[in-house]
Amino acid sequence: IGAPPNSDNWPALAKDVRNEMLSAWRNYRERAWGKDQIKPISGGFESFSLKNQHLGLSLIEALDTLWIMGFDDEFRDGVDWVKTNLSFDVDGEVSVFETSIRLVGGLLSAFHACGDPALLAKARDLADRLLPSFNASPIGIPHRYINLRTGALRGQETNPAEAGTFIPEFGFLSQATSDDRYRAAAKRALISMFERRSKIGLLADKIDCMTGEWKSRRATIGPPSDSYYEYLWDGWDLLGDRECLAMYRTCTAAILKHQPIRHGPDLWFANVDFETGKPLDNEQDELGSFYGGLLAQGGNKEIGRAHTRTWARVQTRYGVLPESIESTNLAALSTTNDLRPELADAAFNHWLIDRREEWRHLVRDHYLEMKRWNKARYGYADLADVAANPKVQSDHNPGYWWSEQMKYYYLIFADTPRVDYRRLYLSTEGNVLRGLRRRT
Ligand SMILES: O=C1NC[C@H](CO)[C@@H](O)[C@@H]1O
Ligand SMILES: [Ca+2]
Repeated sequence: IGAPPNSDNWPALAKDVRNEMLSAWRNYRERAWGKDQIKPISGGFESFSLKNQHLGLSLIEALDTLWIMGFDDEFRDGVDWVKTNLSFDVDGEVSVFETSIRLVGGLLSAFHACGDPALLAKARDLADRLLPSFNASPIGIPHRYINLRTGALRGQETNPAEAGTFIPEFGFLSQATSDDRYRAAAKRALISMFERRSKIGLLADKIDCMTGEWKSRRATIGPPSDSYYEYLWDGWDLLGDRECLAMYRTCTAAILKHQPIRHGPDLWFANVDFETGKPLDNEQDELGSFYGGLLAQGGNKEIGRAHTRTWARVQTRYGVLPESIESTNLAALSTTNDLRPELADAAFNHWLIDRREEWRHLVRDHYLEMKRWNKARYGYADLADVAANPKVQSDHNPGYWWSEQMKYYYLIFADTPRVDYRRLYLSTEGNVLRGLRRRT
């Protein structure tokens, strides 16, 4: 029915995305129900952070996407699993950062969708198990790992992303529970790192969470610093926190002063020494391709668009982006692809701002190339080699796929009444924490 999906027939593309989500969900329901991740080639499953224990990662990551797509029975089925089977009282160590953006965020976006208080209670129970990592530091910077039952900590040497990517989820939780401890802890960590910026206003990418001593000299907009900057902006966007806005503006001014580098038409942000500003290498990580969308959100639209268009040229060259490239000649430094959403994330953010068709074309290509290369028997798979012909898959499906690109694809193609596009707030994991239109 209708034109083939590779036209500008946006409703047909939206329907196509929705069908792909449903068939992937049915495979997960049949073969990996309640498990962290399905293995899309073999049909098996695997745990994420815990050793052979599961916290329903992909199920929780999928919930708000299912709701937005109108899969109400599947959404309710997933929520019932959470209410019946999910306990965080597990003697196992998890990443504080990953657990917050994926599981706290996933439970809160599902709560935002349906208002079921059991989901808020679950999110709060989990956040209460993460909070001790913030309070154990005299400067409020969390360790990287915590045991969900004993509170045992590990990973004193952390980084801006893992220590600074909490304030939207924790701020939403504080507002919903009227308990300000969560927001305050997330904010304190942001400030503790901001206060240690260099004389030229840059942050390095490793820090001791107890002493506040920098353990690296490398400043980057990519991992492991990327979502620190994203969440300074988001603290303003979602919570109206003016200090977060001021910190975002100060950090962004320093980045725009010291890191832009051009190769022909391409605009990059070089990794530089955080005190001298001297470029360190020509490496660009795919995860950094979110940054053009953030710049546009923060008001630097033109330079943001230039950076996203640069990454669009890399996508055109490879079809599916490699994990890292050389900025001078776009050669792949790592030829794997972990089903990454960042370029679709940036394009969707640009589209929400300026509604230019170029972003819909970029996202359509991102989607159709994923269908062509990453689709496997039981779902969507990472790639072991994007440069091979045909590209080689690997038997992994990451949890963020359910929360991120499938949602961005659907939202940019469909004009769903379930979302107020002008008020939409998406976390770094794609969790919608504002802008869902609950049906009366
Ligand atoms: O912020 C993040 N970083 C890595 C993942 C996607 O590549 C995902 O967990 C999230 O988008
Ligand atoms: Ca992200």
